[in-house]
Amino acid sequence: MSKSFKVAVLPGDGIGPEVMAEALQVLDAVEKKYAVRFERTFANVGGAGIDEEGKALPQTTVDICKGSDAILFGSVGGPKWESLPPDEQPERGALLPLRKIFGLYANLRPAIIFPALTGASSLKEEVIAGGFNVLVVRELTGGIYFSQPKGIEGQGRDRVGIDTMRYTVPEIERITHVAFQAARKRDKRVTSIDKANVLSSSILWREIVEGVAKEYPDVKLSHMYVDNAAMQLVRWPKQFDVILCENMFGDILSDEAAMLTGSLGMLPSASLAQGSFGMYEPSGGSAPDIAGQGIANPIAQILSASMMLRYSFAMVEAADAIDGAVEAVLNQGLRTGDIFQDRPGERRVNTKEMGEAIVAAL
Ligand SMILES: NC(=O)C1=CN([C@@H]2O[C@H](COP(=O)(O)OP(=O)(O)OC[C@H]3O[C@@H](n4cnc5c(N)ncnc54)[C@H](O)[C@@H]3O)[C@@H](O)[C@H]2O)C=CC1
Ligand SMILES: CC(C)CC(=O)C(=O)O
Ligand SMILES: [Mg+2]
Repeated sequence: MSKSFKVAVLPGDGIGPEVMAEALQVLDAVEKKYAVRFERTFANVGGAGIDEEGKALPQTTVDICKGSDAILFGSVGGPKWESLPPDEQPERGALLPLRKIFGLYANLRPAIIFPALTGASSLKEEVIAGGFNVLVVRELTGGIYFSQPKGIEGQGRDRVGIDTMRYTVPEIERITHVAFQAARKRDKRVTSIDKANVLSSSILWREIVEGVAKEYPDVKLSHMYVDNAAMQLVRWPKQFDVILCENMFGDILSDEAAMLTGSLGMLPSASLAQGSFGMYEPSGGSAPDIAGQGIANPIAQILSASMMLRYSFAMVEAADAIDGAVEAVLNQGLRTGDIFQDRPGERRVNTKEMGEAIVAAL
């Protein structure tokens, strides 16, 4: 009998539905190649939730996710919904609550440079020669995006905007374990990012990370302030193996790491809870500047689906096959606009053509 997994499909806004369509074609191909079925239930989220059901995160969507083995998420947000009260907007009203409700505290963002794309990286070729492979492990349910107090208080010019950066010992411990366990399967190096020269939450972060590190004597730990890390990432990214950071630092550094690989459209992510449940989404957003044109890069969404197979469904062979198909298509010279350099052998393609080529390679 073939295996079956329930997947909640939340395409969202902007380029979300466009790139999701291609990831779903890839899942179709995986079903044909392997004895597996992905039972997909579509649900509204973000601006689509507001437009269709009056809420960024409708209860029906939460229930569909609760009844699933994993969530495949596109992206949310855009100018259309920016004038709504902050807590009703797609990002604060849907994405952050989803992460909290499902306890998705560990966000893995692998920034890998494909050999065919060294020319598309924002770094000089000599800096990335031989490629690099960095894993950003970002804490996803704590820190300044979630802690209270938060909000805008007062009236007129007396208003104060408040955000709080707060981390508890267990929150730091569990994400540190994720980083060290990941490092054990890689080059056994963790760089913990903080701002311990200024922030109290970072002083605690550094102390707790040091304590957890003692359980992993085979992994080398170093610390780096976030401002220096932002610089070192573009200066010499190969010095990093696993980068461990709190929520906001990881948000910023992972976008930076994405650009080293060629484009934000290349960077997938897995947001994991305890156990096998996870939400899988591109690291980038809804890209309103190119939405509706059919030109977005679907690779981040397709590689996110691959991470879903790897982390939630233990389908390592199928995940490797998807990653291999992406690499093969890049080696053939196919490029969406964001990674197109007009070099010999490159062919500019749209979202659909890129998705079809990856399916064919699979
Ligand atoms: N997980 C999510 O749903 C996220 C949502 N957002 C939201 O998305 C909206 C737009 O935010 P921005 O700051 O513009 O960030 P963005 O990540 O949407 O776009 C930044 C730049 O990267 C490009 N880009 C992103 N993904 C691409 C892809 N697959 N192919 C080709 N190019 C791609 C865009 O065209 C744009 O030039 C906002 O409402 C923001 O809050 C932002 C980040 C994450
Ligand atoms: C709403 C934001 C925190 C989304 C984002 O930028 C991200 O998760 O990378
Ligand atoms: Mg981000």
